[in-house]
Amino acid sequence: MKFNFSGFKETLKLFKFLVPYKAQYAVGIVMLILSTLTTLTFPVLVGEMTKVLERKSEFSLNEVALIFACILLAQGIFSYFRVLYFSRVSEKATADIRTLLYKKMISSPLSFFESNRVGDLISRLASDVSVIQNVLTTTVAELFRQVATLVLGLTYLFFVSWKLTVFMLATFPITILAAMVFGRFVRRMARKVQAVLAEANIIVDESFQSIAAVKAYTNEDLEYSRYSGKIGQVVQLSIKLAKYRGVFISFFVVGLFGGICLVIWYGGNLVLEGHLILSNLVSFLLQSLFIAGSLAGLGEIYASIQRSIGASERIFEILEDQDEIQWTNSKNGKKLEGEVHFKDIEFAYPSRPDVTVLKNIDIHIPKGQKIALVGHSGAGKSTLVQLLMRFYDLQHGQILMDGEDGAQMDIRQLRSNIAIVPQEVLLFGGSIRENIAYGKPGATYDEVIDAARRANALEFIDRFPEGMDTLVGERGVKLSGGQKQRIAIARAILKDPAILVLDEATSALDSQSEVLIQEAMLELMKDRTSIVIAHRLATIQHVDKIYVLNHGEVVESGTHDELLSYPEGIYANLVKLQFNALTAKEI
Ligand SMILES: Nc1ncnc2c1ncn2[C@@H]1O[C@H](COP(=O)(O)OP(=O)(O)OP(=O)(O)O)[C@@H](O)[C@H]1O
Repeated sequence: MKFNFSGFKETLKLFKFLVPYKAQYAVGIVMLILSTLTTLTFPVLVGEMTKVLERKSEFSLNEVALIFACILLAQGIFSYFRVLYFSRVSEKATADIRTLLYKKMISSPLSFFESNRVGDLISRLASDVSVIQNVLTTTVAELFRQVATLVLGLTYLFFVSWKLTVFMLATFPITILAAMVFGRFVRRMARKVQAVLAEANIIVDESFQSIAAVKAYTNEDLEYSRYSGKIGQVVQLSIKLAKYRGVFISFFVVGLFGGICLVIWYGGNLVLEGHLILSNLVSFLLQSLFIAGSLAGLGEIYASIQRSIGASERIFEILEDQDEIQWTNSKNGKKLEGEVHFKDIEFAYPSRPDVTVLKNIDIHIPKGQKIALVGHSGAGKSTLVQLLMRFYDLQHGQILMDGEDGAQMDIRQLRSNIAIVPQEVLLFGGSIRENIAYGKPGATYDEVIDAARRANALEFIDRFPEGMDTLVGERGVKLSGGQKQRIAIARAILKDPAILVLDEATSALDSQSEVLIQEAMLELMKDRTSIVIAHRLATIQHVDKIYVLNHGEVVESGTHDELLSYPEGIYANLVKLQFNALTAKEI
């Protein structure tokens, strides 16, 4: 594995998140130093105890035991505060990173969500941040502890017996380094097993998600054999892994204990020849075990830093991306009158820059007028609305609102003046009341009720036993398409915007809810500049002007009657088609 230095620099940048908590971090470091030093005295004390047994010490056994107890107590206290302070710092710093990352993500432009998969973003917030949480405190602390143990411990060993130290260094580190390399190989294999298991889980996920299709095609056997095939692979790989793991563990045990035996053998010889006293041999052995432990620990730290490099690169990639919203700006700025002018617009989506989706668009909507956009699927109707909301930047032209260029406006102020009632209404998990109040956070109960009444939604809300507090969304009651749309209308009424966009549902509703929705929409459109994306032409006969889009261009415009007067026109044809379809259905 090659060490990635530029990535490591990214990881170092993480430490700026520790700055607000530097005092607590410093306390943690001091506690760490103290607890490391006390640990290092253990072998010395055990040696001293042996000396007492050899009757070569100036202390009594009880005195040494008392010092031991005091040191143990101190060690306990230092460790407690070390864990406490480091955890406080790391929890707070990771919470800061997480919230900052979420804030950054949610205020990113829409195009950001098109180029990043939601699952990937969630995993950055959840697992990548957890990976670096370790590095922020534990890894740094451990690195310090292991290096200190290694340096101080070895110095002590040289001091006790340089001959035995050289002998020891020729045995232990080799075993440990070999174990580290082998360990990495085993871990890599274990990851492979995990990956195959994940593939098996994807099969379960996909087949359960589209269970209706599986059943309709009676493909249960096919799915079963796909799943059992993958599970078979998992078993095979796991058994192979177990063999390597077995070899690894026996090698490690034999190597480690073999090393200890060799050191005892050589040390014993030195004692017999009078070059070393027994108590020093005991301290030596214990200290060597600590050193072996810290060598192994360094391997872990290296792996953890490697992991964190990838994670911090993925996090900074987002943190350092461009912001859409300046958070300092107030949300509810100036209220617009509602005049809109799409002026000489040309546009291609950033993900497909060579496909011009809109061109030569010039649409002027005086304040309070209602217009409809008509055209076949893919003509560019929704794109025009997305540009109005400034979800994307224009390549050419301007959208003027009350004569002011939308691109120069504060984006939150601009959006606070527009409401959209989308085709497919998605409700948030929560009560109906919360869902309506989403249009105006902080709205009073009476305001919500009033909006629901004006949206013709109260009649069905009141029929639920819990009324406004009925839970909707994934775990709540399922509302029909028409009911959801009326909630969205109530939400828009509450927002009370100057400009309104209605994206009509493509699927026809039953005639009763159709009437209720039409009424609600008319109520909503009253005194507002409205843009209706029309799919069913019957509903737009009374708008002030209809624009027919074809391949991104306005090809016809006028009132319903004016457009019908061109028998060869696209609009007239569309009306004819829909009329035929309707009559065909009736026949
Ligand atoms: N996010 C996007 N990235 C790239 N291309 C897109 C994106 N959204 C839409 N398009 C393309 O832009 C063109 C216009 O799409 P748009 O959604 O505006 O059409 P529409 O008239 O609203 O269609 P419909 O009536 O089916 O909703 C289509 O060719 C579509 O493939």
